[in-house]
Amino acid sequence: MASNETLGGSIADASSPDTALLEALVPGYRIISHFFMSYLKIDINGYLQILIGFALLVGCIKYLHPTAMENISDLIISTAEIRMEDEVFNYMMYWISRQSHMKRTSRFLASLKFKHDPWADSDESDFEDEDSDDESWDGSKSRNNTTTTTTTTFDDYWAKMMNRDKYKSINFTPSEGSHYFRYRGHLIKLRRTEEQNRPRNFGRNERLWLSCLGKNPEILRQLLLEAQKAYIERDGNRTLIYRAKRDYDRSFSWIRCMSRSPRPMSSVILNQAQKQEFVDDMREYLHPKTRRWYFDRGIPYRRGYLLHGPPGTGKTSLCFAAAGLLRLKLYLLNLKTNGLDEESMSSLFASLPRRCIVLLEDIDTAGITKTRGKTVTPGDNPAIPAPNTEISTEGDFDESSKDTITLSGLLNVIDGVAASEGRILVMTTNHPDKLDPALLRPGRVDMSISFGYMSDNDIKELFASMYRFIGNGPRQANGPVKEKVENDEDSTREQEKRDVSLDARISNLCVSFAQAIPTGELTAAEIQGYLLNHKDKPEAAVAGVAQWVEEMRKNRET
Ligand SMILES: Nc1ncnc2c1ncn2[C@@H]1O[C@H](COP(=O)(O)OP(=O)(O)OP(=O)(O)O)[C@@H](O)[C@H]1O
Repeated sequence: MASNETLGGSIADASSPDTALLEALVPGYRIISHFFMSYLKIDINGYLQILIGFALLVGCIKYLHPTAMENISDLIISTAEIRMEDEVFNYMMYWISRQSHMKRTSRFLASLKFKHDPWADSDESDFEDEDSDDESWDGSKSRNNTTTTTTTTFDDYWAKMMNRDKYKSINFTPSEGSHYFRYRGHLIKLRRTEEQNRPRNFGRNERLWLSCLGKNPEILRQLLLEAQKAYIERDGNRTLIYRAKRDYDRSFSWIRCMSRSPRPMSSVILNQAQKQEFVDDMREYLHPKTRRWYFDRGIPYRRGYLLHGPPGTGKTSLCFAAAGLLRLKLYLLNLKTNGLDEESMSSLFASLPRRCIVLLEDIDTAGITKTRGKTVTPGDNPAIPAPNTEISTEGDFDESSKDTITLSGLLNVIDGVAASEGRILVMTTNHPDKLDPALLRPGRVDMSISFGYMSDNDIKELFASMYRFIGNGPRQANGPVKEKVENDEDSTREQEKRDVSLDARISNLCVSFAQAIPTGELTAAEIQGYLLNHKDKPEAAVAGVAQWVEEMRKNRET
């Protein structure tokens, strides 16, 4: 009977104006209230005023002092903000995409892996692709999920590659919004947001927010350090290349555009003494003692190099090889980039890491020559592979390039009072005579290296470096890389014999090849171009070289 009374009372309460209002606001409230009353003997209507009061209080605080809520949450939550333009964003995205709990998230962004996603900038996958491409082409076992196949002809190989390319790998990352996961026993919230109303051709602009409970953000720091370690370890000793990218607010920042296997210094044909001097000078400059020496004497700690010579003689190649050798990041800047002015260039230089190489290519064509103010159309350099066009958005601007760098602007940036210290600046030009002496004075250019047409020795060296790899698979500068054949001495001896005979064969051919080419007339790029037509056939290269030289001469005359 008592329960009936209670039930009767609860039903009566449920039909009160308050309850009716709540039912309208929270559908199902009447049933919930009924449930509490019947089974738990709790009349939640009694707490109603407290609940409504609390909700109103929170609403008022939010409305009147939007920052107050932030302050309150700051007391109990630690948050790290990560911006897309910062490399930490790449660390996090790379780390996230490798976490099994993130793979299980029910809301995710599925996108094809593009090279312009720096966290998936394909270095790794490209490299794997290259390896497996080689493998299948050699006719040896090639990986396939379930089967093992052998391909020997180009058609087989190509069909397989094209089929594989159709199925580009899909990248899964947590979608916009909040995601929760546990890291080292702590609950972490990851929020991903994207800036809306952004012009399409400027790409995305995202932010990540990492939060944990408590005022101590230590666990977030640990997570970010772990992400950084994972990202950097992935690069190994590869040469990282950055380019300046213009954002839609017209500011510029460096964006990582690719990483490449380091180019061996031995593959750059240049007078040995000059090459050694260049590398030794860089090494000495980077030594901590040198740094102290500069600081003690109040001399700005900077070093500049000018590499000059005709196109295709190895200027960029040397710079790229030096970056690989010294494991420095390479920052490429084209002074003809639309919208690049002195201010943006200063901010780019200010954001350089302490130790790096900045490469300013073709400075003579950038409006900073003795005849100032001219602009020229940009050109690419084959020594460093062109980045994915989607990264380099400089071309997306159709405004004419009004903002050019003036000579005084450039001088200010490279060694003005506010100029950055610690970096190595390498400038290249085909016309050193066109440059203003102010740019060339010591302190701005500390060493000049002249590149020229190929000498007799250079030609032999280039020929040998091109055919060092034929027949026996990859060979190092000092000899072939021998396959590891355990307990098979005969096979090793055979291999050595083959190497010796290849070396002798190439040495003889080098001489004949160099004899047919006039010294000081052709560039390394031209000779390399010819040899590329005879990749595995050094004899054929030698046989056809005289005729090729004839044709080159005729072409030059016309
Ligand atoms: N000295 C060299 N040793 C080895 N390879 C060279 C050399 N010079 C040029 N090459 C080859 O020629 C191509 C172009 O070289 P690179 O871009 O370094 O020349 P560059 O002097 O910088 O040309 P540009 O003045 O047009 O920028 C590259 O593929 C490179 O491998």
